[in-house]
Amino acid sequence: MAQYNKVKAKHPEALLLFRVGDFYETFGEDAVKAAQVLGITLTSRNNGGSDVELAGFPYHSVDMYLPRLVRAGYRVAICEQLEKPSKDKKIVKRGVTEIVTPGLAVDDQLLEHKANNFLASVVLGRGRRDACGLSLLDLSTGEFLVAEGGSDYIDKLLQSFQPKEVLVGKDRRKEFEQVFGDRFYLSPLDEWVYTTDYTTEKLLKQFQAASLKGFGIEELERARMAAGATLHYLETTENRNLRHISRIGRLANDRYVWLDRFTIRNLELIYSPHDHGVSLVDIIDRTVTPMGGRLLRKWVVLPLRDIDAIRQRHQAVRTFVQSPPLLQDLDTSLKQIGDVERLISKVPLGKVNPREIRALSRALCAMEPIRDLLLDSGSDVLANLASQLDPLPDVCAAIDRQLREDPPVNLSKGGVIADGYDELLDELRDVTRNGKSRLAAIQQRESERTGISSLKIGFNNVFGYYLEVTNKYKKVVPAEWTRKQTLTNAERYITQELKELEDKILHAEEKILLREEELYAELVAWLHDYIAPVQRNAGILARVDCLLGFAKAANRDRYVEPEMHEERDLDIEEGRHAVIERQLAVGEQYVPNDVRLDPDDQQIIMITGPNMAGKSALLRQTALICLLAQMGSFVPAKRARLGIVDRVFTRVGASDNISSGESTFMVEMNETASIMNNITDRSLILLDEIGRGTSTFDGISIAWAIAEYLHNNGRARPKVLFATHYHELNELADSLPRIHNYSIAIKEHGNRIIFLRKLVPGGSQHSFGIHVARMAGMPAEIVARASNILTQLEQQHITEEVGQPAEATAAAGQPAAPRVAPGTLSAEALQLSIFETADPTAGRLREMLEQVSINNMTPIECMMKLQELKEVVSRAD
Ligand SMILES: Nc1ncnc2c1ncn2[C@@H]1O[C@H](COP(=O)(O)OP(=O)(O)OP(=O)(O)O)[C@@H](O)[C@H]1O
Repeated sequence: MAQYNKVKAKHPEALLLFRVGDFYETFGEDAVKAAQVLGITLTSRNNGGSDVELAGFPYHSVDMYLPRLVRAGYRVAICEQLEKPSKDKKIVKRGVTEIVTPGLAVDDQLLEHKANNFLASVVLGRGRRDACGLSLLDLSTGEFLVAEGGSDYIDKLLQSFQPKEVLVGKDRRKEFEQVFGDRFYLSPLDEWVYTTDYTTEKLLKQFQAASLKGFGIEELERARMAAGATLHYLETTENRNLRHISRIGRLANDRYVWLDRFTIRNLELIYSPHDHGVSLVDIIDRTVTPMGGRLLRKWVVLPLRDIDAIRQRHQAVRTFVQSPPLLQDLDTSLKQIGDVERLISKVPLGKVNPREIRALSRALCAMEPIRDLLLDSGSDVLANLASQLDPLPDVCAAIDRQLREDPPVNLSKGGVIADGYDELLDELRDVTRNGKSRLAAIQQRESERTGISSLKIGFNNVFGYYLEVTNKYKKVVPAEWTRKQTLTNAERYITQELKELEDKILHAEEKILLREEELYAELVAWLHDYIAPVQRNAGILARVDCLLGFAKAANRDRYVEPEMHEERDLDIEEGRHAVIERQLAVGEQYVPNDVRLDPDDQQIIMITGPNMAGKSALLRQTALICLLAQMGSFVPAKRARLGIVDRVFTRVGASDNISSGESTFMVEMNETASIMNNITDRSLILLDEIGRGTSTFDGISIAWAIAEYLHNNGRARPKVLFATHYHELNELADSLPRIHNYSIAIKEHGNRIIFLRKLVPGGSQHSFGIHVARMAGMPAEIVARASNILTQLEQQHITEEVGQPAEATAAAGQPAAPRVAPGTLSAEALQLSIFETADPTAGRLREMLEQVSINNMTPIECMMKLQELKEVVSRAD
C-alpha cells in the first residue's frame, strides 16, 4: 500500500488504476467511484488496522472499462508493473504509463470516427477587449490548429470545434467561465507554464525547428502560448512520442465566412439542439472515410470566401456528377481506405496493432487506382490532387513481406510475422512444427553413420534429450558424444546438436514470441519515417471524399451547381431547405421559393405571415444555400446566382430561445447591437421575429429602427431577410425604397388557415394571432374581446393617420387601446433588462446609464449607446 500511496500522491486528481498481477485495482475513494460507474463489486480489506475500499477488474477488460470511466468525466491514470515479478523481489517496480482524459483519448472506443476529438487551450487577454489565443489539437490525428482574436471569435471556434477538454491557466479559470460559459471540461494548468520563452521552446522542440517562421504564426503570441501549453500538458500526461504532430496550422479568420455562434446553432449546421433533431451535416454527409467525415465538419463551419477556391470545389463536384462511372469506381475504392489518418497516429503513440498495419498496406494499395481515376477524370482540380497522392509502394511491399495476410490484433497471440521473412523465426517455427521428425531424422542419421541399429532418442527431466545405446554397441560410440548416464544394459549420451535442438524445442514458443515482438517493433520504428507522407495522403483522400460526397448528395436531392460571382446580389430560383425537405412525411412536397436580394434595389425583404407559415424556413434556406455553395457543395434550388457572402448573422427573437434558458431580452439586444456594429456590404443577415422578447410596442419600435438603420446607415448595405409578426412594419417600404414587402401566402377557409408556403410580393394585412388562438381552442369570449381590441387598434391607427385623436375611437366602457409609437424605445425596458443579466459589469453599466439621458433616443441609438458604454467598462477592466 505504501507504493500505491506514493503513486496516488503524485496524481491526486486522477482515478488511479493500479496493476496488481492480472488485475487493475482501485482503492479508497477511487474504488467507490469505479464501482459506481462500472458496476463492479466494491469490497474492503484491512490495511494497517483500518478498512480500505477495493474494486478491480481483469487487465484484459481494460478496453471495456476505461472508456466508461473517461466518458463519466474522470481523468484516469494507469499504473503498470514495469518489470516481471520475480521470486527474489518482493515489490515489483510500478509507474504511471498513461493518463487518459476526454481530450487525450486515442482509443477507438472513446472516439467518434467522424468527429475530431479536440483538446483546446485558451490564453485570455489581459483586459476584456484584448485578443485571446486558442489552440486545438486532436491527439488521435495529429491535427494542430491555432487562432487568435476577440473573445467572440474564440467563442465561435469553441462552438464550432466542440473540444472535449480545455486547458486554461489556474488563475484565469473563473474568468474563462464568465466569458465562454461553464459547459467545458476544464483542466487548469499552473500559471508558470504561460511564458513566451517556455512555450516557444516547447514548440521549437516539437517541430525540431530553430524558429517558428514559416509556420505563419509568429505574430500570434497568445495562440503560440496556448499551443506550447498544450505540449506541456501532453508531457505531464505521459504522452511523449508525438511525431505525428508535425505541423501547426493557422485558422485565418479572413479566409472563411464569419458565422456568429447563433448562426451555427440556429441554422443547425453541425448539431441540432432538439431531441432527434437533424443537422445540415447529417443530411449532406455522404462521405465514406472517417477522415472525409471529419473534414466535412470543418468545411461546414468554415465556408470559404475566396471565389476561386469555391469554384475549384464546384468544378470537382461537377466532374463527379457528370460521370456516374467515375463516381461509382471512386466510391468503391475509397471504401477500402479506412481511417489511415488515425491509424498512422497510433504508430508514434505505440498503440498500433498488427491488423491495423495490415489495413494500412491495404489502404495504400487502394490509393493507386484512386490516383489513376483522378488523373484521368478530365478535371484539373482532381488531377492536381491526384498528383500529390503517393501510394508509397515501398511501404506497401514491406508490410506485405513482413506481416502475415491476416494477423491477430494482439501481438502476444503470435502468428504476426510472415513466413520466409526472418531465418531465425522460420527455424523456430519449423522446430515447433517438426520437432519430432527432426529428432527422428537425427536418430536415423546417427544410427546409419555409427551402425548402431538399436539407437534410440529419449527424454527425461534431468538432462533432456539423449541418445541411448545398448551395451552391445558401447564401443562404436563416436568420441564427440558425451556420456551422461549408465544403466544396467545401456548408456545414455548427449551431443551438441541434440542440445541445440532441445533448446529450440523447449523454448521455441517463447522465443518465437520474443522474435516476433522484436521484428514487429522494428517494423513500427521503420514506419515512423512515413508518418508525414501517410498524413498527406489522408488529407488528400479526405478532400476527395468530401467532394465526392457533395456529388452524391447533389444526385440524390437534385442539387444544382450555383453560379458564383463577384457582385453583391443573390438570385435563387426555386430554392429549398436542405434539411426540412428530407424530413417531410410521405406524400408531402417541399414548396420551393424564389428569393432575390440586391443591395441596390431589393436590399431588405420584410416577410410577414402567420405562425407556422414558413417564414423561418425561408430565411434559413436562403442562408443554407449561400453557405452550402461556399463550402463547395451544389445547392437545393433550380438555379442560383450568388454573390460571395463574407458574414452571416442570425438573430432570433428572444422568446424563441427562452426554452434553452440562455436568452433574455437584454442579451438579444446586445447581440443585435453587435451585429449592427459589424455589418459589411457582403453580409447576409437573418432577423427572425426580432424584438418579440419585449412588449409589442417596444418590439415594433426596435424592429422598425433596426430595419431603418440597415437601410439608411452610410457604412454598408447588407442583404437582409426580416421575418416578423408585426404587419405594421410593412409601412417601412413606403418610405424606404430598398425595403420590399413579401408574405407567405395562406388561404383562409372558414375558421381554418391553409398554408400555401409560397412567398408572394406584398405584406400581410393582419397578424392572424387571433385565428391561431381560436384554432387552439381559446374560449370564445376571449377570442371575441381580442378581435374587438384589434379592431380598435386598427381603426385608431387609421384615424391617427387622418389626424383624429385616438381616444375618440374607444368603445364605450372599455379602455382605449394603447398607442403604437414606432421609433421610441422604452428606456425603462432597457434599463430593467440590465438587471436581468448575469454580466458582472451590469452594476457599473447601470450607473453610467443613469448619467446619460436615453429617454429621447431611438432604439438603435439606445443600443449603440449601450454598446459604447460596455466598451468603456470593459476597457476599464
Ligand atoms: N416551403 C415549405 N414547404 C413545405 N413545408 C414547409 C415549407 N416551409 C415551412 N414548412 C413547414 O412548416 C413548418 C413551420 O415553418 P416555420 O417554422 O418556418 O414557420 P414560421 O412562419 O417561422 O412560424 P413561427 O412564426 O411560428 O416561427 C416547418 O417546420 C416545415 O415543416
